[in-house]
Amino acid sequence: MDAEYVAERERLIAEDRQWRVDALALGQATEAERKADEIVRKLRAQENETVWGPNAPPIPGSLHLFPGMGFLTARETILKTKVYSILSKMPKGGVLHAHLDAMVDARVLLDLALKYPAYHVRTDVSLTTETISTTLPEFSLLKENEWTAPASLTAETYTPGSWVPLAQARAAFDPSLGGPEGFDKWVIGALTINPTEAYHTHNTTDKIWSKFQSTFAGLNRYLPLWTEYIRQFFLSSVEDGISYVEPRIPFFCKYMIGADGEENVPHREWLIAFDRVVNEVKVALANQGRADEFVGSKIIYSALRNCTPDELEWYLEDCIALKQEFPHLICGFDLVGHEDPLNPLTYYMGPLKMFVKRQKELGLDIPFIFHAGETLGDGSPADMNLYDAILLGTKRIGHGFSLVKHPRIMELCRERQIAVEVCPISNEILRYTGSMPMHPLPILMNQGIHVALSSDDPAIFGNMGLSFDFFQVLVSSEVTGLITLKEMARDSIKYSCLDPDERARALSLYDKRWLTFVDWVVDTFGEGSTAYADRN
Ligand SMILES: O=c1[nH]cnc2c1ncn2[C@@H]1O[C@H](CO)[C@@H](O)[C@H]1O
Repeated sequence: MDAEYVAERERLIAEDRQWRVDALALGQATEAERKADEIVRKLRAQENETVWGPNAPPIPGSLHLFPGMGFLTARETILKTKVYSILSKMPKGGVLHAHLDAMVDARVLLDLALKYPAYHVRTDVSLTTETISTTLPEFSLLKENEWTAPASLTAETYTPGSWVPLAQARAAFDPSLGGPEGFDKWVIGALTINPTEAYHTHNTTDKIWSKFQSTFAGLNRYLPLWTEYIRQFFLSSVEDGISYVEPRIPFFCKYMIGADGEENVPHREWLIAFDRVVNEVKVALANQGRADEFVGSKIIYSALRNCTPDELEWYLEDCIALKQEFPHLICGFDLVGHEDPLNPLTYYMGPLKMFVKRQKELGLDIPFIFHAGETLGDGSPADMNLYDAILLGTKRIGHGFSLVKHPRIMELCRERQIAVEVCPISNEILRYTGSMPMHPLPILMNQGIHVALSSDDPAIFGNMGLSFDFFQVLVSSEVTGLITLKEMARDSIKYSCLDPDERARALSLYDKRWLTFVDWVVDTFGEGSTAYADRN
């Protein structure tokens, strides 16, 4: 290539890349950041050959290895990579797209439930080696006067449909079905999605959604457990370098079950408990000298897209009442559920418009933060939700998987600074994309649309924290580097619902942690480190 061509080529590349969300950050990167970025690029290039290349050791369950391949098959291998070990230490910012019902590891949730005698389980057929793989457990919290005598789900004498205390069901699980460990495997299998389901038996969005819906077993709808559940959610997030969480809480059920086994705990008491745990976690971390690692949590009130407009009116009023009592907690409103078959936003236009009007009258600010375009459709009602989300003034877009089909909406996202909550692993497991290299994320980034990377339902998908999602994004793009990931992490704070002063504090804490992280990468993996000597 002659010099003139090279110059012209570089100019074109620069022009194209100046649209990217990380363009400014790349221009301002420090020496240490450039070094760390370079180190990670080298490690990625090596591992893309040695771990994910054509001559890499085989991974059980997959004929084809490549960077960004199906997460459920790749998960154990990802955990062993250097790139993952780096990303697991990276400060992540906030999680802005997280369904509270799926935020605590299934194993941890089961262990929590086993502590309370109110938990019971039943099946509709006797469990045998033939029936176990097709039979789901059903859980319930019984009042003390309904608690049942010890029995076994696997005994010949078991009457299908009768409740067995959860801990007892585990202890008495038949050895031919694996005993207590077999019980755990069976229950956890019902609470998660496995590779066979995602990539073989349920390999379409509709089929995997039916399995996905069945994993929401309602195990956390018990206030004594719920408080521990939230604590776990915060603490496990902090362990992964996440400093803020903005979960969507489903308020579909009007009451949770209280310590007395009665289904009578109203929404305001959920929030009182939530507030208490946020503060307890802050204090606990401060006592360990880690106060800077957690700035707190706010809640996106969520209703389900299958309610009627009248029912939605009730939820919207409830949301307003909660906002008035807990202005620092309620920060947005959303409608959740499988977008393709459920009601589009247009179905709820009356109550949604009324909600905006009511807020004006009352001087409240509860932005819509809508799921929209989580679909493969092109012009389908779920795809068209993107237009309505924009017209209704959504603060961010949840998923926006089909956003890249809409040039004007992308332009509006740029103009109005509407960030997209992108959940790469969720999209792959729910079969919106075959693998990461096919995911539209780079299109959004290259077009200058701000992205908050999120995990969606990590307890079900196995992508706890954010390290796995960052990993899949990093290994499947040549342009993306550590500085790009920093930009996404900072955007998850910038586009959060934190108040301006809280946000400024969170960003400055983030920047401080980032500097430490970058130095650690350079010291641990750069020239002169033991890791470097081993590699070269
Ligand atoms: O990715 C998603 N898109 C839309 N709805 C979801 C997603 N993940 C979970 N839920 C919804 O949240 C409820 C639990 O709180 C589930 O019922 C599910 O429908």
